Amino acid sequence: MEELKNIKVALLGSGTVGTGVYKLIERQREELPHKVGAGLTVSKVLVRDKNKKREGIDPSVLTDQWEDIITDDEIQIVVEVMGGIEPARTYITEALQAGKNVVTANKDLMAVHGGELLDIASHNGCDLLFEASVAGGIPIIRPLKQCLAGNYISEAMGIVNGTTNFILTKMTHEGMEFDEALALATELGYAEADPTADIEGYDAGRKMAIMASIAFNSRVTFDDVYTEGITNITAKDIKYAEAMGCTIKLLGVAKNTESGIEVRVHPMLIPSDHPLATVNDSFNAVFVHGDAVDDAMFYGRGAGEFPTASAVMGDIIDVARNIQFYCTGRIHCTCYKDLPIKKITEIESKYFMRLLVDDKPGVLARIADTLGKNEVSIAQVIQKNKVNDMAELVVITDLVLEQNFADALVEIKGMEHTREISTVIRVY
Ligand SMILES: NC(=O)C1=CN([C@@H]2O[C@H](COP(=O)(O)OP(=O)(O)OC[C@H]3O[C@@H](n4cnc5c(N)ncnc54)[C@H](OP(=O)(O)O)[C@@H]3O)[C@@H](O)[C@H]2O)C=CC1
Ligand SMILES: N[C@@H](CC=O)C(=O)O
Repeated sequence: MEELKNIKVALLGSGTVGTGVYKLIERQREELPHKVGAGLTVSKVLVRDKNKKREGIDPSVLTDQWEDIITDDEIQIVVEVMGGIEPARTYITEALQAGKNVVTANKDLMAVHGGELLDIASHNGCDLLFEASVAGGIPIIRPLKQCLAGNYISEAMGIVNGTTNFILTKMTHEGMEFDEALALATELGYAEADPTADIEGYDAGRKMAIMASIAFNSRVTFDDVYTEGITNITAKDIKYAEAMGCTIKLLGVAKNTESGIEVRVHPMLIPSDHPLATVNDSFNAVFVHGDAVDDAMFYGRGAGEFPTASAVMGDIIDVARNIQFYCTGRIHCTCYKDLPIKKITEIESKYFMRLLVDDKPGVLARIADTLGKNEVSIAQVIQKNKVNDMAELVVITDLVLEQNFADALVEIKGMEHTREISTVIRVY
């Protein structure tokens, strides 16, 4: 009987995701020969600190030297789960140039250098797969690249960051403070090494750049994405949203329009009966519209040890199958168009604006006049509370050009009776 082949894998990183991948390979040990036609063994794990206690990981495979991996000809798959741009970019480049296949969960890197790395992979006949880089455990990259490849995709939008969705859920349903919810998300392994990336919308922006590039077959990098986070959202905004029958979510929106691609991430008030309003905790959801498939929705855990490891593991198994059939490097970069990308100021949105003004006759009229002069039409005004000697106003606009709203906002801010623009949130 022919001896079963054993494919050697190196992990770069054994934090939340790396540990999950290591454990899944162990858990699947008996199944893998049937699924892949070969066994998989993690023969090396690169870390910064070899002396750190790592539960479930065989200490003999740990190394803090990249050279141990890049010079090991038996390693055929390198799994990058360290995060950040450098040294991840250099290690992935060197691995591909050495003929090793790469799986990565690194959205920071793929959102900026994805095109260049995919070209290096193609040039060297290697696989470079990155399913876990968007929406954690949800299959979305493979569906876009493969299952939906027969479509002209016009829209991909949804909730693509687990940490912020967890925080907003806790603030909305349990009245938890922002900082407490963020600490819990970090403890659960959802947040990035620097959680600023989550709460300021950068992580979601990176995922939208990757997803838009694949959906629209045209390269979009992180710099092209307008991002706003959730740090300005207060318990009061959540209450106002509830009173309006809405929920606040951090949404990523990518559209392929006749005048160019729009890609943005910002908080949004969405009707509480909208399917995205019921996506809670670390769950993510992505809607895709294609000319043939019509609407499709993808839902699942967007972060965390095993959900993310599940996506990485799917890629590893795919690569291992390709190795078995001598067909690595068959999935190329699919950005063959060069579509223009619209600026945020060229996009139309509806707005919710909460502000504090002097409680004097004529103030509301002046604000309405300023909005009108800037072609911002008002859909609704709620004069809610008296706060000390001031009036708190909430204005909802119709669909307006972002530039016009921004101009009106500058004028309103400068008006003598405006005390504070408390919050500005877009409305679905
Ligand atoms: N956590 C999640 O839910 C998700 C994460 N991702 C992505 O997966 C990647 C990993 O995330 P996560 O596991 O949470 O991160 P962690 O911070 O938990 O783990 C990072 C690991 O990488 C190692 N590492 C970092 N820099 C170096 C370096 N220069 N040399 C050697 N080893 C290094 C660390 O070593 P040491 O242990 O010694 O410090 C650690 O083991 C990131 O790209 C992240 O964006 C993607 C989807 C979901
Ligand atoms: N920090 C990210 C992890 C997965 O990508 C998130 O919270 O979604």
